[in-house]
Amino acid sequence: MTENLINFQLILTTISDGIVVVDQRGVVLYANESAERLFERGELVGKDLAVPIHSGETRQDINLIRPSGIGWAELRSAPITWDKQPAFVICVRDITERKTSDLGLHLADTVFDSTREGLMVTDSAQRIVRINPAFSEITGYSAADVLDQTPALLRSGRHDSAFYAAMWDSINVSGHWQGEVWNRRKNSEIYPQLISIDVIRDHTGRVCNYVAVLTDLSKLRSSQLELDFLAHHDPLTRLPNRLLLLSRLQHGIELAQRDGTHLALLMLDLDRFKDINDSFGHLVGDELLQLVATRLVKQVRTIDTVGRFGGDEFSVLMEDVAGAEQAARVANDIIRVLSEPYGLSSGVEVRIGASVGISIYPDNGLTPELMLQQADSALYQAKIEGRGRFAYFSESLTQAARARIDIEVRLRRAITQGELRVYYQPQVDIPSGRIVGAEALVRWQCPIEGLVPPARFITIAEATGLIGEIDDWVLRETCQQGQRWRAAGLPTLTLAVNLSAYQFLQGDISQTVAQVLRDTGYPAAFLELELTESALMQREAQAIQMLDRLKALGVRLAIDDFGTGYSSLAYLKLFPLDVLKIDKRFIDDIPAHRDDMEIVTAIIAMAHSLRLKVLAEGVENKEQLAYLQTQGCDQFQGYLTSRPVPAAEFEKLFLSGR
Ligand SMILES: Nc1nc2c(ncn2[C@@H]2O[C@@H]3COP(=O)(O)O[C@H]4[C@@H](O)[C@H](n5cnc6c(=O)[nH]c(N)nc65)O[C@@H]4COP(=O)(O)O[C@H]3[C@H]2O)c(=O)[nH]1
Repeated sequence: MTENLINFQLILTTISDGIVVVDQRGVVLYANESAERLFERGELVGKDLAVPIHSGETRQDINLIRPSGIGWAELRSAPITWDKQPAFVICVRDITERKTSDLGLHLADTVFDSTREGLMVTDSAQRIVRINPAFSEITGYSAADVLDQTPALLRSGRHDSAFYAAMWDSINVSGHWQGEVWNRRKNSEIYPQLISIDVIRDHTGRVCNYVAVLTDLSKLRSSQLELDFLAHHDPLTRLPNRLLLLSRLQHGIELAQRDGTHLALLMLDLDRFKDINDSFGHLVGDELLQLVATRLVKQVRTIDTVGRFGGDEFSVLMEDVAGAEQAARVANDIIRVLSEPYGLSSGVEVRIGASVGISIYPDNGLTPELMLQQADSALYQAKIEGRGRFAYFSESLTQAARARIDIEVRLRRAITQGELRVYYQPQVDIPSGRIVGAEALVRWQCPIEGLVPPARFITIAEATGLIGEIDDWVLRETCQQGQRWRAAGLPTLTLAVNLSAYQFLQGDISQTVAQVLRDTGYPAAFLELELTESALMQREAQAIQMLDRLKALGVRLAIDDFGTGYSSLAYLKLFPLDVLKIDKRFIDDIPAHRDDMEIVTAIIAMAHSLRLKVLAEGVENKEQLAYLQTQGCDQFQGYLTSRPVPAAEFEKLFLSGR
């Protein structure tokens, strides 16, 4: 072997590239050691490596499928002559490492650009060398704006130099810092962000870069603030909720205790809100609640807290009040402004009322819970007294509340155990002086208390829904009694029965009436149903429909207690009524008060013009009757003739009066 040949062989065995000679079919004729290491297939000579061979000189990258894993190789091949035969020499270079790091870099680039956190890389002198799109989105700065600048560009001025000094101390000592920083966007907006800074060192430990990851906290903060807000406020009106009001109440009590001042808690409930909500829908209801909230806030001082407890329940906490009277004045003003008409966006105008319950610290309650409870009881009392008014809490109110619950329990029993009675009060035709009918009035024959008048239990029955059963029973009992009288030979009397607003507006009362008339056989024309103004006013459209249905049965319809509500005579034209009953209040003052007398005269005249019969209630003396007679009033009812009496007594009265 020549020296050159020996040298070549040495070169072939020592170089790190693999050298392979293949024949034209690709079968290996020669392979050096590096090639065998690279392919990991042992002795290569005689094997087909399945590498692509081209006739010219080529260079290409191929995958190496090897037992240790997939790698990459760069192939360069050239045609040669081997043992006088055409062959190819292939130089195989392992480029797995380079390829992998190329891929890694590509991946890193993609991650860098697509991450939602802002990324900023500076060199060791803190000049910005690279940012990602999220950085621009957060800060408003483009790459051109910030390259070669220092991050001081982002400073808001909210942190002092000690803050930055501590930050750099941490970076220099531990290579890392993380914290919240207020920065300034390009549009000058200052915003909070979470910044995490890391130092990148080369293999000698020298700092070559700083990398900062920026997270914008402003959105997170605002949603956190919103969550926090919603935990303490009513979402619809944005007023404080029960939780916040109780905590302000607690705080207010502490201050009042310290300063020796008074505190008032007002609980409010909207009258007729439910009707409006039911008839116009929830959207209108919601709008109305918002309008109520606005009026309330306007009405009170800035130091007072208006809250909404849900539904149509609002509250007002008044701190440092002069005393119970000031609270009452505010309550009165609130009732007044809330009763003014509301113009809704749909063009509809609605009216509601409000009732208010008041509890005063320290006169009534000493703790928030107690004050709340007492204001609630007072509110209940206000509603019982006729709505649209306020009531204080007091010990007597508490007693009344307890008695109320007691009555409710006993009343339920009374209905099932047959303790109810119907009393009849004669209705007299004024021109002839004859009894022509009777009003049926319920009584409760209580085994403990004796005869209980309806004033003691009707409102409770209404509040609990028991009134439905009571009214049904009174109706049936009255018609049965009417039939008994007819059977006994008495002329058919007009029997008037009260229908509560509750019963009138719940379900279909006309079906019940029709059923009772069928069952008892009492002629419809002699049954008169009395409704109060407020029942008719509550849901006008529904009321008219219901009255039409009742009218179709042939019964008579009367409006009771006329003059106590808001309705005008013109309003009455809407309803198919037969009788108007003038409230006792107007009769009481005859002949003392000219005003009331004139009202009575006007009511009679106008009712007649609407072709309604007029009945005066609560006539107690002859003067009253004489006046009514001169005014052409048709009928009366009152102690002058008789108090309400049991059926047997009424019968005697009737027979004696004939
Ligand atoms: N001071 C005085 N009072 C007179 C005179 N004449 C009649 N009264 C009273 O005035 C009330 C008239 O009945 P109302 O206005 O329908 O007022 C009724 C009515 O609204 C309600 N009520 C009575 N029975 C029923 C019933 O069966 N169902 C319903 N829903 N309510 C009823 O309870 C209210 C009170 O009933 P009562 O206590 O029976 O009271 C009766 C009657 O006893 C008088 O000359 N002087």
